[in-house]
Amino acid sequence: MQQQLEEIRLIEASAELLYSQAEVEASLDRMADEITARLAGSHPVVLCVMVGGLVTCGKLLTRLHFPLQVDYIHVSRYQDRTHGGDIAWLGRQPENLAGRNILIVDDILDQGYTMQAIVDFCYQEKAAQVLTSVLLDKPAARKAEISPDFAGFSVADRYVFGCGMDYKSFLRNAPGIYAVMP
Ligand SMILES: O=P(O)(O)OC[C@H]1O[C@H](OP(=O)(O)OP(=O)(O)O)[C@H](O)[C@@H]1O
Ligand SMILES: Nc1nc2[nH]cnc2c(=O)[nH]1
Repeated sequence: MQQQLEEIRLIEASAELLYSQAEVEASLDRMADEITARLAGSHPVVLCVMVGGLVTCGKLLTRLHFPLQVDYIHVSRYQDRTHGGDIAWLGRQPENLAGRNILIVDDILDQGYTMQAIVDFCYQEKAAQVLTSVLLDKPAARKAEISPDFAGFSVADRYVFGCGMDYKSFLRNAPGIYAVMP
């Protein structure tokens, strides 16, 4: 553990700040306005993608001032690595999505496999409409044919952490968005 903490400390100390906490908050204000314009009146289910989507979803929720319900889905394809693998479906799966408008909220759309799988799952469950929302879009890394309906920032193809995004399961609590130095 001590060795791991030392690595985390070094990664944090050498990382490049891409977006400050203030810039993230301003971006979330804009996203919330766009989501409200599109979804207010449709009493959507906001589906938080655990674990990374936790911060983005929590911060967005208190900016959405219309009737909605909240649920979560827990999937992972990176675990403690900085490259993706197979999607692991963890824990319970959300129910009662049939006929509903769904807003999936995650931290990042990278290769896109995770979000594509969750969108497919929602439609298999007979959702009426599925929209996607991420704090970060990384279009240069995309492998699946999907783009977000709502996004905070576009980032280059670098591994990032903060605002829910981890480096080897740490640093999710960093208040800005940082890129790991190569
Ligand atoms: O677009 P993709 O290449 O599929 O990657 C995006 C996914 O990767 C991260 O999750 P991760 O698997 O690391 O799990 P976590 O949420 O627990 O960090 C992130 O939270 C997204 O859900
Ligand atoms: N923390 C983190 N998780 C990811 N999942 C997919 N891409 C990324 C990334 O750049 N950072």
